[in-house]
Amino acid sequence: MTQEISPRDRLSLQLAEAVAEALRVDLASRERVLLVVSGGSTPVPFLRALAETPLPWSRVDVTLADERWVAESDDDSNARLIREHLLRSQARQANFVALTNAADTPEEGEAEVAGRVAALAWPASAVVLGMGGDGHTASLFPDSRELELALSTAEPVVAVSTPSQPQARISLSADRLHQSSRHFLHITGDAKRDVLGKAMTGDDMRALPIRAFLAAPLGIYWAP
Ligand SMILES: O=C(O)[C@H](O)[C@@H](O)[C@H](O)[C@H](O)COP(=O)(O)O
Repeated sequence: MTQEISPRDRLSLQLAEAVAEALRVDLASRERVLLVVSGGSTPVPFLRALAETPLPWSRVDVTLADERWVAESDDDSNARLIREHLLRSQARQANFVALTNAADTPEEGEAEVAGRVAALAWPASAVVLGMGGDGHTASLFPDSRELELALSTAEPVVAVSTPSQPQARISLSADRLHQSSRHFLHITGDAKRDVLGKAMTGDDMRALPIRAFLAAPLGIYWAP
């Protein structure tokens, strides 16, 4: 009797297959490739499935769409999430580039992080976005004072402060997140499905920042 796999776990396996194929295709013609992933809780089964995929991972750069400005030892660190769930098994040789440094604030650390991000193998082979219930993606939050900047700047990263979030954050800008051959959105549950549906029926990116990624091909990976 084969054990039933949940729709969300099946979705994670399918997304891992799609991302692995994107990397495989680009690795056939490029020495190095780049994968940009999101933090939060949704990606964990996807990251763990991707980590089991045989690839020349030493030729793969991995970075984050955004990060909380906390130590990697902090439970809220997205870098900690990547190190725990992706940089293991087959993918342990991947080159992970974090978005924080020793600066006290993302504003102080922004320039150094920007240089590190800009030096990666752009355009990315894949950007995997998540989405919050407020329609944010990466750290492009509707209530962030820096949202307009993050949606318009050509700079690779933006330090953001958001009343709705407990920590200061740094985010790849919308412009930089657009610099990818493929984009995926990984969300689950009816509430996020409804937010995405609302985002698709309007164009005000400040209200629902995910809208910044609905004008180009987007692989939507959703499960109930
Ligand atoms: O740092 C983060 O929190 C993520 O990058 C963020 O953009 C995430 O994708 C959404 O907040 C959804 O998070 P969940 O998957 O936990 O709902």
